[in-house]
Amino acid sequence: MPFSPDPKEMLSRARADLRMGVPVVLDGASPALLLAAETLTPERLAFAKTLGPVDLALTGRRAATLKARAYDGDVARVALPDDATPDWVRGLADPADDLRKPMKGPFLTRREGDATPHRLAVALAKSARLLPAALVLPLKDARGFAAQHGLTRLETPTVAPLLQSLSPLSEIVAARLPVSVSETGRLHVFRPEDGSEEHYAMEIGKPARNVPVLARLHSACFTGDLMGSLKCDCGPQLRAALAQMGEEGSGVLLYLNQEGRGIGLANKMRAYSLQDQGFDTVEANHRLGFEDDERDFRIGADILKKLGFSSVRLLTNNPAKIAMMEKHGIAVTERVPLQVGKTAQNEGYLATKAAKSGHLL
Ligand SMILES: Nc1nc2c(ncn2[C@@H]2O[C@H](COP(=O)(O)OP(=O)(O)OP(=O)(O)O)[C@@H](O)[C@H]2O)c(=O)[nH]1
Ligand SMILES: [Zn+2]
Repeated sequence: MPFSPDPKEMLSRARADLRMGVPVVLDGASPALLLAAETLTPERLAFAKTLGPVDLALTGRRAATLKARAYDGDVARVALPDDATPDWVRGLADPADDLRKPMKGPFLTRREGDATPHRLAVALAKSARLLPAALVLPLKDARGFAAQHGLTRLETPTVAPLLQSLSPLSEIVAARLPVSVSETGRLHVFRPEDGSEEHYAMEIGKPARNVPVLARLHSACFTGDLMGSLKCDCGPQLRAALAQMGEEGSGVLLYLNQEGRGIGLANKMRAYSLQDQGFDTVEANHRLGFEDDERDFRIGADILKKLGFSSVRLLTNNPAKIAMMEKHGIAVTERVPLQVGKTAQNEGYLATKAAKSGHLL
């Protein structure tokens, strides 16, 4: 049926639903209904409880902070108490009040049964850039339930690999863009097939394809790139990279919309609140339930290949970026250090990245 949405289109729809608080049906060996914790309403929680036992799926990281047992390692299935309110759910999903209300447990977490829907629920919430937590309740007839309530139905066997794989990117448009560092700039826009964020590539000059190109993979940082935040070094790095490309006469800067190391701006601001409570950048991500770095660097390698580049002189202090480029078919002939933008406010942040994330100083 040419008009019917295919699995990746259903995935895009599911992300939008979860962000709006609309439940999503998962169809597979363990059919289930999913509701994102962040957008849960009292009415939907009350109705969910009438349908059977409800679990709150959390990441293993978040469970560790809450001292809840995660029998499945990367994911924990907390049994929802009968009197659970949206605030209770929110309190488990969101660490904002952890220090003010430290005694949240003890929690009953499930051990028996299939954690597949819970794992997917958390992955979907992450890909919708929400808090990585969701209610999960078993369904008998996924197809019938979805039809009855007008809900998006995802098929587990197709959606799980889709969430893991790199969504194909297409170049939508490119146009001349003279910028302060070079009058011969060209901006390319790439759009992923799965409806997630677009990414951009800025060519400076006319870089040759047969020699290593001076390249920067820059992850979006609204606060640093645009607001002049003193908490990180992103803005100065962005401008220094462009300036160096301008001086050399050629280069390519990828602007990847992976805000907050891939957790989205809202979650990054949650992490900043936690940092104001005394946690460092890595601890804050973990308390929220995220890994240190949720970015997918395959996107950068793919865009470089699409533009015809196969080897780079990479402007970075992050060895993980170099490793990921090499792994995904882009040779890194040289690491070009990018040491700019140190401030009194980001000293601790840079020190944590050096100590915990292997960044080179
Ligand atoms: N989650 C989170 N993200 C942050 C924080 N500070 C900056 N970011 C994001 O981190 C990304 C930049 O990553 P960095 O680790 O600074 O640098 P890098 O790109 O990995 O490495 P370099 O190439 O050396 O700059 C951007 O997406 C920022 O929005 C923070 O405290 N928490
Ligand atoms: Zn930044």
